[in-house]
Amino acid sequence: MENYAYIALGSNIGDRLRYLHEAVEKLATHEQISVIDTSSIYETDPVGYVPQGNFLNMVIHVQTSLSPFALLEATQTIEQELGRKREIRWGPRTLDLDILLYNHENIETERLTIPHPRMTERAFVLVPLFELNGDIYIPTVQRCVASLIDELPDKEGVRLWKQKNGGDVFALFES
Ligand SMILES: Nc1ncnc2c1ncn2[C@@H]1O[C@H](COP(=O)(O)OP(=O)(O)OP(=O)(O)O)[C@@H](O)[C@H]1O
Ligand SMILES: Nc1nc2c(c(=O)[nH]1)N=C(CO)CN2
Repeated sequence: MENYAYIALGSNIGDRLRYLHEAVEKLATHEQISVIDTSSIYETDPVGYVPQGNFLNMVIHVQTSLSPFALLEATQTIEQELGRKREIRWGPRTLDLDILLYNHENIETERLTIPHPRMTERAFVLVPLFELNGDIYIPTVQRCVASLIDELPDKEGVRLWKQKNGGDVFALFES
């Protein structure tokens, strides 16, 4: 598994923690994906389409032998399996999986853009990503995560919900 990717997870409908947990479990049990780190879980004010419930958000770091497009297929399959319906753009969803970064690649196609085009302005992505590694460099804006986060106006909309304790990926989801 020679490739590294960061994936953002979000949920704001139903049992939000369970959706995140099941998504991480499905990724971790995929033959060609290994979950190597997870951020804490954050409760975040909705951004974009506002009359909707708060999200739980987190970011995970994975190693994979899948190509970027095959990884997108895998994440979309998991979204479907966990009941995702696309109705309103930026609206409520049981589970959203966004591929933030894949190695240091720049990909711009209709189906897939990497780095994720909106990640650099989203506190709900950058705060958990910073927890994993503030030195990550985003080639499209030529900035690292730590410096992007300094200038974010809406960090107070992102609050620690469940702190990561230790290295066990699944300890986060134990009540
Ligand atoms: N890096 C990426 N990660 C996930 N999906 C992507 C990415 N780049 C492009 N896409 C495309 O975006 C399409 C719409 O995704 P989705 O419905 O999850 O958007 P959204 O979550 O409402 O908005 P946003 O993309 O702003 O998070 C997907 O069908 C996918 O093909
Ligand atoms: N707080 C928060 N707001 C959002 C989120 C999200 O994951 N968290 N996802 C969106 C669509 O991708 C739109 N708005």
